[in-house]
Order: sequence, then C-alpha cells, then structure tokens
Amino acid sequence: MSVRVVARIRPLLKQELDKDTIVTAESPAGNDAAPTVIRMPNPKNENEFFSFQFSSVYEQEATQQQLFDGEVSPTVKHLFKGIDVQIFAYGVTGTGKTHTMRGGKSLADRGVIPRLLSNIYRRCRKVEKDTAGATQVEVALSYYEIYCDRVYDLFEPPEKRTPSGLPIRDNGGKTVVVGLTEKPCTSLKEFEHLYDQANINRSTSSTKLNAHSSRSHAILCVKITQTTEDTVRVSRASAIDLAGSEDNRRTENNKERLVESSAINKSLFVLAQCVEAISKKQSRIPYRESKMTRILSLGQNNGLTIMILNLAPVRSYHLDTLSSLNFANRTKKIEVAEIENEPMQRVKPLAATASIGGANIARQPLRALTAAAHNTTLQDKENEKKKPGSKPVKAFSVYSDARKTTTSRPSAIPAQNQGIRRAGETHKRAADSTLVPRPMKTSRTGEGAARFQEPGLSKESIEALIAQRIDEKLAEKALQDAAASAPALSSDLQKRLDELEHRIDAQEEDGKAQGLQFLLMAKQHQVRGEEASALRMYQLAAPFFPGNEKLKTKMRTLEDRIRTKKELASAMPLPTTSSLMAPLKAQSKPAKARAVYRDDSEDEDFVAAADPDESYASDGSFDYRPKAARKPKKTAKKLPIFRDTAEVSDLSAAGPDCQQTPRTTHLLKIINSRDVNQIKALKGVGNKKADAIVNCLVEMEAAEVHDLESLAMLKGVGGRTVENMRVGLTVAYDF
Ligand SMILES: Nc1ncnc2c1ncn2[C@@H]1O[C@H](COP(=O)(O)OP(=O)(O)OP(=O)(O)O)[C@@H](O)[C@H]1O
Repeated sequence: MSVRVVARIRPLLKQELDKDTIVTAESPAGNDAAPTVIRMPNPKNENEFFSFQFSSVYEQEATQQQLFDGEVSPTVKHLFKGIDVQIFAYGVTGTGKTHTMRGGKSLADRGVIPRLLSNIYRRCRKVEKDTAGATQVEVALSYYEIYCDRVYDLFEPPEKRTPSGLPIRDNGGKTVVVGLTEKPCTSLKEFEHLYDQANINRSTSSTKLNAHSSRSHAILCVKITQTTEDTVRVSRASAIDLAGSEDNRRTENNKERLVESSAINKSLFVLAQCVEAISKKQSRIPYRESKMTRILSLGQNNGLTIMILNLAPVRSYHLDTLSSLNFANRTKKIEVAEIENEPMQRVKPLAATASIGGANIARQPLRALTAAAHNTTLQDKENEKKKPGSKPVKAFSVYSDARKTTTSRPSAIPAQNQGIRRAGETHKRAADSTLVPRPMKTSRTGEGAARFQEPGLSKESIEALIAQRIDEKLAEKALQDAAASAPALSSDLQKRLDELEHRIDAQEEDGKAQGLQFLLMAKQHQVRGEEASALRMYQLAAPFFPGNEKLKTKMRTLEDRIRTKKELASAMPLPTTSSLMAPLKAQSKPAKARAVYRDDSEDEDFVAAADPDESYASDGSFDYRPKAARKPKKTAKKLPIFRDTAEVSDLSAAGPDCQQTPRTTHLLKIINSRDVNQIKALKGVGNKKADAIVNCLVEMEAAEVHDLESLAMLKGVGGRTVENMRVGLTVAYDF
C-alpha cells in the first residue's frame, strides 16, 4: 500500500490575520463529506486555484483527539499483529509539527506521541488479559535526534555527547543507530517522565518564525515485544518530528542558527530528492546523502507509513506551502510493503550479537520460520495440498548443513532455556522421507528444537554456526544491493568520489566535513547533469571554504550556464512547460533540438550537445566525459498543430496582443487550475485522465501550460483529446 498522507492546517496564530488566510480544506464533491482536498491560489495568479487531494484533511478547528482517532489509533492493532508503524510530521518551520506530535501538557492538547503510548499500554493490558497472562508484552523506548547530521541519544544528557554523535549502520536491511539507549518502560506515567526529561535534551531555539523552533529531527522508537511460551514477536512504532525547512531570507537567523538551518534544509532537500527519485522509479535513490533519509528509509521500510503534512493557512507561507504540497503529492505515491514481523522461536540472545551494538542493539532477529505467505512459493503450497498432514514447507533453511537424524535424541538444552521447544514436542523426519532432497517447511514448529538437540554439537558451536550463516547471508545481500544500486559511473570517477567520501569520514571531527559533504553532493549532482541542484550544493558548501577561488569560478560557470539555458529556452517557440513535460511524456525528440529546452534532470546532454568543451576540466577531481554511444533515439513524433479557425472572429475581437481564442484561454485556465473536478468535466476526460493531468501539473510545480501544443504533450493527453476538450467547451460557457 502507499504512504498515507494527511494534511493538517494549523489555526491562525495571534499575530496572523483572518484576511490573510489562503489555504482552505474542501470536500471533493463540494458536499458535507469530510474534507480531503487542500485548495490554495496560484502564487503567480491569485484568480486561479490549485487543489491537492490527500487521504484526509484536518481543518484549523480539528482537535488533537480527532487527528489521533482518525489516523493513528487504527494503526495500533496492526502494530500488535507485528506490523511496524512509522508516523512522521513534515512541514515548514512554525506550521505545527511539534504541536501535532508532542502537543501540550493538558489532556486535550496531548499530541500523537503521548496518545499513541497511552493506547499501546491499554492494548498491552488487553492482550495480557485476553490470553490469561500467556502473552507478556514489554515496551521499550529509544529516543534520539539528528542535529546537524549527527545522531544524539536524547536519553543521555548533552554533556555526555561525543561531538561526532552516534554512528549508524545498515543491519540486515534496516538502519540502526549503534549504542543507543533502550529503556524498558512499563507505564504511561513512566513514559511521560522519560519523555519530558528527554525533550529537555532536544535542540530547540527561538527563531523569528517560531519561538520554540526544533533545530533537529527527533525520532522516538517504541519497541513492543510480545512473548508467549514458544515465540517472541517484535514490532516497532516510530514517531518522527522532523525539523521544518526555513527560508533564511525570512528567518534573519544568526550564524549558529544558519548552520543548523543549512543542515535542516540540506536533509529535507535530500528527502525531496529521494521522493522524486522513487516516484520517477530511478535506480539510484540518494538515501545515503543524509542521516535523516537513511533512518527514515521512506519506501524501503515495510509496514505502515503515515505522513502528517503540517500547513500554515496564511499568505506569508505561500511559496513554502506550495512546495510542501508538491512534496506531499509525490510522497503519497510511494508504495510500502505491509509485511508483518514474524514471530521467532524463543532462544537465548546469541553471544555473537553483542559485538554489533552493545547491550542495547540486538542482532536482526532470526526470522521466524513459521508459515509466512510471502515466504512460500506456489510449488510449496501445491506440495502442502498433495500431502495432507505432511509438514509444511519452508522457503529456506538456516541449518541446512546440520546432520540429519532418524531418531529423536535426548535434549541437550539446559533446563533454564525455556524458550526452546521441549524434546517431547519434537518431530522425527526419516532420512529418506524426502521426494526432493531436503524438503522445505514453512514451519519450524518442533523442528527447530530437534536440531538444537544434535549430539556432538555444543550449544556454542550451534550459535556460532548460526551467526556465521547469518553473516554470510547479510554480506551476500549487501553485495547484491550495492551492485543493484551502483550508478553507472566510470571507475576513475567512482574512485574520486570514494576518495572524497573517505576524506569526509577522516575529517568527521573537523568543521570542514560538512562542507566536503556539500561538495560531494554537488559533484554527484553535476555528474548526473543536475546543474541547478549542483549549484545549490556548491552554494551551501561555499561558507566552509571562504576565499576559495576555484569554487567561486565553478559556481559562476554553473550560474552562467543555467542562465544561458534559460534564455535559450525562452527564445524557443515552445514554452518552458514543454520542457518540463518532455520527460513526463514518453515522446522523444531529436537530441539536439531537445537539448535547448529540457529541464535539469537531463541537462548533462545539454552540456554535451550545446557546449561540448565547457568542462569540468577546471575541476581536478573530475574526469568528465559526455555519455558515449547512446541508444539510437526514435524519430520525433510530430506535435499536433491546433488552429482555432472557427474562432478567428473571437481572436480578432480579443485584441491584437491576444494569441489565443477565448475558448483556448478558458480551456487552459481550467487545466492550470489543477482542479480535478473541473478537468474531469471537460469533454472526453474521465477520472483517470483528469488524475493523470493533475499529476503532470503537480510535477511541473509552479509552471503552467501556455498553449494547446503543450497541453497535448501532457501524459495521457493527445491531439484528439485536446480537440475534444476544446470543442466541448463551446456549449459549456458563454463567450
Ligand atoms: N493545531 C494547533 N492548535 C493550536 N496551536 C497550534 C497548532 N499547531 C501549531 N500551533 C502553534 O503554532 C506554533 C508553531 O507550532 P510548532 O512549534 O509545533 O511548529 P513546528 O512546525 O514544529 O516548527 P519548527 O519546525 O520550527 O519546530 C506554536 O505556538 C504552536 O502552539
């Protein structure tokens, strides 16, 4: 399922005026149903309105209780079924993220986090009661912040922090913070105490836009462990209060706030890049470019993900609000696999795990070997059907090289290890009972115990064997992942990027590390041909290298090139919207013509075609080569030509400056409104097409469709559709 995105508009603050309200909530059909649409004017033309559809929309008056009941409360039962839940608040500074997640002290003001914990404890009691105490539920908390791209444990006082913060590692596909405190927490009261104490340690400051602005991303992780006699099931709820993006022209931040702000903006920029890369199905998602994106792992985590988009209703946030809405619109398309964490057999923690993360970080639990639909092949299911009563089939065996046995053996497990199934419950398997070698089982019920009882193998050696096998699997997977995500860079270039990364690692303590990171990102963007992003990163790096002439020259060159490109684009017959639409529509044009008006994401070709000699030659660390042989392109598809011949009189009546008929103008106005209902009402446009058009427009951000040719190039639209839309308008309105 996709990420669930809900929007919340905060009420006006004391200094804000009602007349400045520009963001409103609406029901899709304009009826009394709960609102799901956010509407706001186009910053370029206030007579036009943009509409954005989300799973739900909470208006200014919505209470903390309503938001919790509508969005978070329903996830708790899934959490107890073993499904991880991630809830994060996103929005510009001062839009109400902390209010939503943490809230105030009074009962009514409590935010998502205390309510979630209250709900979890209630459910713990219910589970224990319903199972007459056979299931024990334990809750443990960890809470940390990412401040200036460094991870700090919020359960530790600031004076205990090391300047470089805690390291993060990939552990079996999950990102973990090494050395984080995990505190068992048995009641809501205990939670409130721990949470309040920890929040004192969080980095907040007063800025011009928010008297209590969070200067870090805060992540609360609630681990729920349900233990029965035989199994242990672990699931996690993560509640994340992201720091808000800041426009430093408005904040008047001092130097310290500026450094924080640039770290916040950088991480949010990387997050936006990740979301864009995911939505464009690119093979490389830049998760690793910021700790926040590594930890958030949007689109990589299994479970339920909810994003609460916080919005300020007033005009002073106009552009920021539009950018947040565009981000949210992309996020809602990200698919997340709703896979539950399977229960595992109760075993003592493996000795080998201690080395990964100290006492508090456990190795990725041994995956349950119980029947799991997603782990079972069709063939396996067939086998199960054919042999009623036969043992179910499993997808893989961790213990495949253990010796087979034909008789049950006396238990070799110490009596205190109650987690492992008892000898009496073990099942025998005849050595020759297999039609195929080593039959697979989905369930290890009993079987796991039998294997632990192999004589001749000590408990330690079995554990060591398991640890070794898991490490091999993890290493294999890491190699596969690395190979799959490796960008197609020349080995020379890759070497230089690696060197730069090593320099960053080596200088972690040095103030320049942050600057080098910006530089690395700039180079990565540049090598991908994303010049605007590269320039932005160079600009962020600049304060770390004062007086560096090479860097200044590089920025000037990029600025010139971007400016030239823009001028060329405006001189071209097709408007910029076409360039934005080009990648959206699978139409290809001859490379040379296209080079002039394509957007950032493809301007590597622009460089190669328009200015082959301009170069990264000045950049000693780069060996830039334009892409060599490319696949032959398809010949350009001819664009439809629209002539409003039937309306020449209208055109002349509209005056000499007007290049479009009123009907065309009206049609474009409807399209640019991005109002899905208005677009749907056009002749020949159904729900699907209207959605596709609105999605294209959202991808174009603030850009608009200026003519019928550009409209015909939108994904899902063609010349015929445009003609239908236009013709349909003759009867629909009065010119
Ligand atoms: N739903 C709401 N009801 C009442 N007050 C609200 C609401 N949402 C936000 N506020 C108020 O708006 C102000 C800013 O909110 P908050 O500090 O939560 O913003 P933020 O998005 O977390 O900002 P930052 O990113 O700077 O930390 C606070 O004074 C807060 O009390």
